[in-house]
Amino acid sequence: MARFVIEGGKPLEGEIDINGAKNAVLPILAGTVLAEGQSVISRVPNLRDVRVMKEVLTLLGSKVEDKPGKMIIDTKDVDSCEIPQELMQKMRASVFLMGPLVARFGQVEISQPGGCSIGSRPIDLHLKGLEALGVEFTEDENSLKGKADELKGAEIHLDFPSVGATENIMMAATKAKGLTKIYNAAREPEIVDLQNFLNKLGANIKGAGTDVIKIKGVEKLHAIDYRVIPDRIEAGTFLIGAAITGGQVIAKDLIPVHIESILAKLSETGVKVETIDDKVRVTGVEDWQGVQLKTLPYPGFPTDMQPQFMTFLSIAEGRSVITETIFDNRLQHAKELNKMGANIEVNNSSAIVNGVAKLSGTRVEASDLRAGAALILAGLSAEGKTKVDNIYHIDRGYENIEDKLTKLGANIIRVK
Ligand SMILES: CC(=O)N[C@H]1[C@@H](OP(=O)(O)OP(=O)(O)OC[C@H]2O[C@@H](n3ccc(=O)[nH]c3=O)[C@H](O)[C@@H]2O)O[C@H](CO)[C@@H](O)[C@@H]1O
Ligand SMILES: C=C(OP(=O)(O)O)C(=O)O
Repeated sequence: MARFVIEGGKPLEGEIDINGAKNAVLPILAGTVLAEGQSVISRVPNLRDVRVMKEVLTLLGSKVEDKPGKMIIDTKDVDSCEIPQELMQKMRASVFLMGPLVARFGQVEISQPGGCSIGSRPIDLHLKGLEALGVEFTEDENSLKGKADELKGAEIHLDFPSVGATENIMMAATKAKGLTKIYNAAREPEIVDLQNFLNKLGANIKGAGTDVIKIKGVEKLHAIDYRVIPDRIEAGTFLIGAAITGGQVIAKDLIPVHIESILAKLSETGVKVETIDDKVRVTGVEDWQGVQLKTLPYPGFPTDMQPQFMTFLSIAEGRSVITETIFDNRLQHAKELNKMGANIEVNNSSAIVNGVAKLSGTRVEASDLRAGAALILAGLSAEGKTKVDNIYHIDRGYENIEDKLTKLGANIIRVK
């Protein structure tokens, strides 16, 4: 299996273009099924998850053509509502097809996506929301079938502002009769992007970005062209790369307001952060301070940046406390960082990070996507050679991360 080998100690210097957001493009690609015809989605990152989404769309009957940074999807001949277990297991985001398929065909068949290494990740809120719109679910050992003769608008109160549940309900409600209101909706930028995409398709949605989203059902949607927002997590990861190596990186073509909570935390540690229009420049400093950090739904600090920030804090001055409130098992990278000389104690959902002077390269294992990114950052700053195993997780969410880092001056190679 492939791994990254990193020779640490090289400061990252230069400019980097940010790709389209994985968490925006996946529901949008699923959402193309809502309308019959050819949609062109641009700023599509070349990620493993995107390639699996292409497989799913093709299997359902879409014609999908890939161009660099673009996907052309013709959904006219979609004639299947069934997503095989194998693809569900390859990618949790297959669950985003539930809303579009019940809206267009009144039926869907998937298997429960199950947990993943960062937590138990049930989909009860998706199912409750879709049931409120009129979908009836039956479940057996291998499959979960949803059926609806007609979808009707409803008032849905989410117990938690789940990103995926908000998105699935929004997509299903686009064609439901009457008005749907989602209370306690997730407010992430990717929800706003989905609203913009769906409204361009002809939907009537207001309120994304606030905690109440209102969807007036429409009869018909039509295929369109759409450009996806930049990936705030990719941007945050590279900017921490600059800070942790004492370099200077400008992330270009992003929406700085999307990463304000990350930039605020970086500034709190003492790192220099500047925002100029659609660019953010981070300049590393010699010593930075430990801080308290708690992951929260947007606009709070994103859980998808917690592992990378833990690496950064592992060599900060003094003690930091990190509390993970979104996922129930997302501190596994602490053990790997400790193998590299960090001093991190994990107690349930909190980690006490006692800053050490430096990390030392060794062999470590990525347990998931962002844990993998955190270990790359650790390798970039460490003394000596770091080998990161299980990098297929990283390929789910970062396009050519080694090439981008190499352009910034890092010494990182992929070894097959
Ligand atoms: C493809 C995508 O967009 N993934 C993002 C999305 O994941 P995802 O949409 O899965 O995240 P959610 O916001 O739904 O999950 C947050 C928490 O709610 C729980 N929950 C969720 C749904 C449900 O029906 N029941 C339930 O209990 C989850 O187990 C988790 O503990 O938002 C997360 C939180 O910002 C990010 O980390 C992921 O990168
Ligand atoms: C947890 C993540 O993604 P997913 O929901 O696709 O697993 C992530 O992007 O960090």
